[in-house]
Amino acid sequence: MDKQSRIYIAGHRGLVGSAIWNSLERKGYGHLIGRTHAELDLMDPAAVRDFFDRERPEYVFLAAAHVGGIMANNTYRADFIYRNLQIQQNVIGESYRHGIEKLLFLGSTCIYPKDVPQPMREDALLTAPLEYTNEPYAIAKIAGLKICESFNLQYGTNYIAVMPTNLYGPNDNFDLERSHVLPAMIRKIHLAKALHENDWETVRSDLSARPVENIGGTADDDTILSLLERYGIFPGKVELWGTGKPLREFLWSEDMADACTYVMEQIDFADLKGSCLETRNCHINIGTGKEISIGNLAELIARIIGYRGEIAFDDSKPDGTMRKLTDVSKLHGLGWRHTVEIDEGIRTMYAWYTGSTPA
Ligand SMILES: NC(=O)C1=CN([C@@H]2O[C@H](COP(=O)(O)OP(=O)(O)OC[C@H]3O[C@@H](n4cnc5c(N)ncnc54)[C@H](OP(=O)(O)O)[C@@H]3O)[C@@H](O)[C@H]2O)C=CC1
Ligand SMILES: C[C@H]1O[C@H](OP(=O)(O)OP(=O)(O)OC[C@H]2O[C@@H](n3cnc4c(=O)[nH]c(N)nc43)[C@H](O)[C@@H]2O)[C@@H](O)[C@@H](O)C1=O
Repeated sequence: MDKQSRIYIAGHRGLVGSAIWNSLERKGYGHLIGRTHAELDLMDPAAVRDFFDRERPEYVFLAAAHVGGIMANNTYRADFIYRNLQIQQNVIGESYRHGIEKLLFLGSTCIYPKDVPQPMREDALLTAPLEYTNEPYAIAKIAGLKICESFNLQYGTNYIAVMPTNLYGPNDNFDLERSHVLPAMIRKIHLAKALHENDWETVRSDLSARPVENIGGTADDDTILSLLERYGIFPGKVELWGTGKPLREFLWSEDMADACTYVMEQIDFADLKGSCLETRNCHINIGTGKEISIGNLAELIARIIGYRGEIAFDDSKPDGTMRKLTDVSKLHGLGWRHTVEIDEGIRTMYAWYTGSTPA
């Protein structure tokens, strides 16, 4: 990529897309292209074709997707497979039709089987059944990485598929039901603490910024209390999902963006082709190689927020996969490593969430 290349970041307002945009801007790339969901629905093939015809991007970061945590994946199963297949199909198809220079596709480490040797190596793909809570989403992501690999092998394109671990950072989704665990825990613990301290100003300002079930900060106390109770948030008690025993790995979104720009700038499919043909896997894992239990994550977040109330787990909610640790040796071999550790990331994220630092 040179500094005047036309670079399209699909999903540039999302968690990862916004971090990629900022990272490219900081590096001096001057011709970034973004469209919000309202401006361009990537599900619409004619609109995507028209957009590519007009903007003629040379490089594409495909960070737009239908995304959510365990409950969203498990509940809205049709949306997760159908929308993701359609978005990928449209964006990768038009990228090919326009002969773009290079594309980066973002998958997820949920592509690996549920019971796979840990840490999960790239060649563990398709060796056993998937975790059922996110199977539809994982199948769409597997299709995405195989579309990239297949176009590269048949048509000589330069499409790289990266598989990130669980991500978190500014512009994350803090929905109490549909989000991923880390932003969900930050918000739930923040609210349980505020309720415990009778700090209604904090509770109301949280709901004004992010209404829940259309209930904002102007609702009366009883309405707010019964609303939050439905999500396991009580004065001085928070009820989280599952057993607290699953292990997860978390990567700061700005590290993820840095890895994406690194791969786009430094790695070509030609560099991966040899090992790819040998192992039949061309994608690259992106993670830290470090894990923490959900129970310990809750305690860490509580410590950072200064919450001293009760933390309980509701085992009627799904745990999902019990362990999902990324083997990052391929990534390290390519010359990239993460820089932000989990405690620093949570501190920065909480400061961002409460508005004490700018995004
Ligand atoms: N967050 C995580 O922990 C992980 C994410 N990933 C992957 O990383 C990528 C980025 O995820 P993340 O940044 O977290 O997700 P976000 O939900 O934060 O961002 C996704 C973006 O895509 C946009 N989008 C969704 N559907 C459409 C559509 N039909 N047309 C146009 N835009 C659309 C969204 O807009 P809007 O919100 O307006 O719909 C949003 O801006 C995804 O491929 C995801 O699967 C992989 C592993 C972990
Ligand atoms: C990125 C990744 O994200 C998803 O997989 P996941 O890692 O299972 O998702 P998660 O972040 O929602 O949960 C992680 C763990 O945390 C527990 N947990 C506790 N309390 C809350 C809670 O309050 N909210 C949520 N969401 N989880 C909670 C929860 O029960 C689970 O054990 C898929 O989209 C998958 O496809 C994917 O790619």
